[in-house]
Amino acid sequence: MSKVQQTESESVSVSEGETLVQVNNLKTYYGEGGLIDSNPVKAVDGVSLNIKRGETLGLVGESGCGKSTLGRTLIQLENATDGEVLFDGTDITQLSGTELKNWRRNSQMVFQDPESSLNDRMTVGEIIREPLDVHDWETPRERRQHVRELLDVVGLQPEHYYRYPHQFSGGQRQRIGIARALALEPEFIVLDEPVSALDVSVQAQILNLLEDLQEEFGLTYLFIAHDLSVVRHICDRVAVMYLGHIMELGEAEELFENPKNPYTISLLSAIPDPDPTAKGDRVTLRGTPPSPRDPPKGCPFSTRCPMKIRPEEFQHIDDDLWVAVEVFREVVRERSRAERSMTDQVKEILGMETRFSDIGEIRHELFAEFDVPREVEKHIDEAAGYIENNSDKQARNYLRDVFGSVCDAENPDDNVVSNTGRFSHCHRHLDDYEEPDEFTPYTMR
Ligand SMILES: Nc1ncnc2c1ncn2[C@@H]1O[C@H](COP(=O)(O)OP(=O)(O)OP(=O)(O)O)[C@@H](O)[C@H]1O
Repeated sequence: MSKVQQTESESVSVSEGETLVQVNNLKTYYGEGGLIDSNPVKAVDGVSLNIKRGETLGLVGESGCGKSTLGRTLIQLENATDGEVLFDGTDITQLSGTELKNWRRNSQMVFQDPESSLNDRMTVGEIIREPLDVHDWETPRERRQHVRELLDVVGLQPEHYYRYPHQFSGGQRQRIGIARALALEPEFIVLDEPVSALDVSVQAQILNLLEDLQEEFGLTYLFIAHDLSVVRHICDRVAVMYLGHIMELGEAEELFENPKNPYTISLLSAIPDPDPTAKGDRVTLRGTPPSPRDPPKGCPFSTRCPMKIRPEEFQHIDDDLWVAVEVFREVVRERSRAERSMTDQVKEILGMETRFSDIGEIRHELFAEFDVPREVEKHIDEAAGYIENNSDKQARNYLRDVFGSVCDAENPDDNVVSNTGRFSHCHRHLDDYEEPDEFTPYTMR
């Protein structure tokens, strides 16, 4: 349940479960259509979710997965490439001019770094008053009064009005940023890593302040964070993002207790367990996420998933050998991506060493310890042949055709995985396969 519904009578009341922001198949691409850059960064690549009025929705995922871009697009600091953002039913991606300016009052953002997000040449009063001036809010006198009230609301003193940001500590500077975000009485605030840059002791104070403000003003938050324990503590629901997609979304406690998506399972298992006697069932994630300029064709997590569906004809081969095949595919994939790198091309033309070793060496490294059956080896031979002929892309596609499964071919649907409406983006939820939370990841066998 949203925390706001549990509060006393003086708090703003919000009706439970009502949708404030509805996101439909949202895409935000960078660098699209430019003369130089015809291969855009697909930072947000088809996100659909709802944010309920009065809730805190957490947004987590590895660095670069698109969290900030999604947050910025929801409040129109970034233009959507495609899809809808319905705010109280209005598609704000279609607004412009005065309509957009008027709508902007409804939503604000609090940034991660209180050191750089405040203009050091303005007084605290001017910083907080700026959005009021831009929107021509009431009279100048009322604006000054409102700023004094806001200073009080965020725990600062009236005399701080005429001071400069550099005279404050990190926590106090974040309070200034929060006061500015509240100035126009928004309904929705994107909190982009609001406590990551602060000392741990100060983090708790700012989190408490944010919770109090939510109660007092009935605010709705999108809370972007790396720190999963903070998210578990403060969020009602959590969305787990990977490579521009939402992999799982559901109630926080339920999702942390019993993650259903292979990516969530991997992400949560990376948190060190405070209990040293606990079973060491950590899932190690191989490699790094693919480039958002060149995402996989099927499931976004398919190149690293430790629970990827294996094609029927390779079910019987040794698990470790299968992991080696997957790693080989990843190496080839990276090589083919680098075909686009001008530096490497130039280096190759000049006969200089590139960052990739000889394919024979890679094969030896990966497969020497196995007795590789002919039915696997013949495909590795074929792919190596393509690579020797400088057709890295052909090798990549060949390996996908022979060793790939539904995970490589199709982007999964969002499958409902609990009676609270949690969804997970994975083929394993279909009847034909073992569920991710019942499947032993390859890396742990
Ligand atoms: N203005 C931009 N122009 C081009 N690419 C961008 C721009 N902003 C972000 N990107 C790219 O878009 C992808 C998503 O970035 P984004 O900042 O949204 O991720 P994030 O999950 O918030 O990362 P972090 O946790 O490190 O802040 C990254 O590959 C990033 O390099």
